[in-house]
Amino acid sequence: MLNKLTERDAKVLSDMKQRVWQANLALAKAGLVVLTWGNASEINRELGFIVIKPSGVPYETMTADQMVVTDLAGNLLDQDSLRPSSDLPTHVYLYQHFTEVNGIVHTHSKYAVMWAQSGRSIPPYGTTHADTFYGPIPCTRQLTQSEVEAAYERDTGKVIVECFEKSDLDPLAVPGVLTIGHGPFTWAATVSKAVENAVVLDEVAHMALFTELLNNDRPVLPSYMLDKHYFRKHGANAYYGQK
Ligand SMILES: O=C(CO)[C@@H](O)[C@@H](O)COP(=O)(O)O
Repeated sequence: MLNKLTERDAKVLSDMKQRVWQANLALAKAGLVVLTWGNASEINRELGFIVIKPSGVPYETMTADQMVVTDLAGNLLDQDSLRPSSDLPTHVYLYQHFTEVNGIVHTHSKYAVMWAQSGRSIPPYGTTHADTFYGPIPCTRQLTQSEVEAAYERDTGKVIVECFEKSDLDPLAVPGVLTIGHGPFTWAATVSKAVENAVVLDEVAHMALFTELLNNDRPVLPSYMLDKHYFRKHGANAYYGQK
């Protein structure tokens, strides 16, 4: 199928592979992934492609050509490609439900994982948090044994979406989550922004941990501070920065 693409679509796909490759390398460069513990993907809904990191391939040797291409349901479009990331079904589920999201990142970054393993959402203690996340970064519920046995990765996406729907959260206003006992997923309108959100998430996880160590009675940021910081960077009245 991929060898029947028009010249224009082949160029779009090749550019996607470059961006996804660079996003994955950026995760390693930012120190968010150890060994091969992370992945980034991008979707093009118009052409019907998802491009994602291959599973278990070290970042040092990975090439743009090795990025794996699937359709919007996660079916391989090139039978000769490497195996896609084992987290592909989670990415697919999130793309299906968060329709304004075009890039997704998953890591096992240290501080975010500590909160995920503690089963705690990250409270918005300061403006560093509020500049990117409009409220707490939520932690999902535990998957049941039957969910894990039947469709673990897809249902990881399901519990994330459930968590956002239950609290009526806008995924673009809170562009990340902690999956309990596992780790963070972040997303955005572009894959490079999803990487940036993964960097911010781990930084605020680190800061929140030490905030609680220094003062375990620290109140969260007042809502007028959260509003001031979030809305001057996001939305129609943004003073600077992108959505
Ligand atoms: O969480 C896990 C495995 O427990 C995965 O996210 C991580 O190892 C990355 O897997 P992939 O190499 O992307 O298949």
